[in-house]
Amino acid sequence: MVVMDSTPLEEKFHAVLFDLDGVLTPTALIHMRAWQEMFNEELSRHQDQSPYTDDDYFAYVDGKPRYDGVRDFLASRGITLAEGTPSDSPDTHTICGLGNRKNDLFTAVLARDGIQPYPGSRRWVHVLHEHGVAMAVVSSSRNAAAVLEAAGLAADFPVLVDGNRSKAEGLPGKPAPDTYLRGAELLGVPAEQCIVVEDAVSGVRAGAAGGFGMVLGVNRGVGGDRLREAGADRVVNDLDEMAEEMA
Ligand SMILES: O=P(O)(O)OC[C@H]1O[C@@H](O)[C@H](O)[C@@H](O)[C@@H]1O
Repeated sequence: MVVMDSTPLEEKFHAVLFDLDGVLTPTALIHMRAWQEMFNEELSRHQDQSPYTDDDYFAYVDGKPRYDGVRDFLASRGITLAEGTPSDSPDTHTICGLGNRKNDLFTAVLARDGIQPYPGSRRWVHVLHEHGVAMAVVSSSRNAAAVLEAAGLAADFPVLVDGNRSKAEGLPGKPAPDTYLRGAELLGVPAEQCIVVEDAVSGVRAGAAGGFGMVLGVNRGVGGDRLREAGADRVVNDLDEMAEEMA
């Protein structure tokens, strides 16, 4: 017999650890277009390569630290480039140079268009505040602070584990669980009392590997089945569903 647990989520879980791009803000779309432009320019220099697609993004790039995304996608096409260094100029054909080129494209669009949070995500954050649930953002992006600021969410998330912090602290990026575990530690909440919220396969894997109480997948295009296969305990299409449930 299956016994349904009707304990309210806010009683079982004392913290929510949010991914940022694609979870709180639609910045995954800006990342995707910037990656596409950069990779297609690069692929045109190599023979017999079909264009970069959104499927490539979901499989090899989504959720990972910048240079890991470049390296993993190129490896999937059998392309090996020198690593280079983070100071490489954006027109250098190295892993770092290409990552820097993509970053220039991303930051230009963010500066030009700004960003608004997903309304359902903003609503759930508001409801969680009302219930006194602790929150942090755990993002691979080194632009996370700028995105939170542009979206008007910076004050909601004083605890941020971003790509800069993980580099400074030597934490391996998603799909390793370390950045999420660091977020839980900074909030002072045991992993089993935290919910990890993710839209990327690499991020769901990170949550599943970290022994968190719940991994909540948000399907923004990856597909619910893929998120569940990666370890999501539950999948929603929008975080408004969670706001509704807890309101
Ligand atoms: O290049 P950034 O801003 O440091 O971001 C790294 C990655 O951050 C993740 O949050 C995004 O899902 C990826 O698309 C992005 O590539």
